[in-house]
Amino acid sequence: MTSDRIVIEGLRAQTVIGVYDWERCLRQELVFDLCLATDIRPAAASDDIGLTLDYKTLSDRIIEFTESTDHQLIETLAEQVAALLQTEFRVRWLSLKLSKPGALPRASNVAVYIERGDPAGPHG
Ligand SMILES: Nc1nc2c(c(=O)[nH]1)N=C([C@H](O)[C@@H](O)CO)CN2
Repeated sequence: MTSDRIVIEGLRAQTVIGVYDWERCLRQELVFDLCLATDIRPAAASDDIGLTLDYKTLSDRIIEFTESTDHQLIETLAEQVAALLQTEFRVRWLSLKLSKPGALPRASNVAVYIERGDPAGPHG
């Protein structure tokens, strides 16, 4: 086990999200901050993108998925994206912060923050 992480900050996507009627007919910006456990040593030793989490492929997939969804709560989307990362990319542990910066006029941001998976798993 290592404490290695790949970090993606400020990943933006636009989608339909919200509980109010006026939110059902427009797209709003969401922002992802991700921290993904992975052992970077095999990739570092070989300089091979195939032996690490490709943050470009992963980011493109998150944006594609998010922009295809239509939920009321940011909680729902956060759980779905975390599950996608665990199943499609075999991420054994992750933290995910999903922000909806336009949600509250008197706040600069609102967000949910979750951690999923096993930080002490065998392949991290
Ligand atoms: N815990 C949550 N509270 C609220 C959410 C949410 O997704 N999770 N959403 C809203 C509205 O959609 C809000 O973003 C509109 O400004 C309210 N509370």
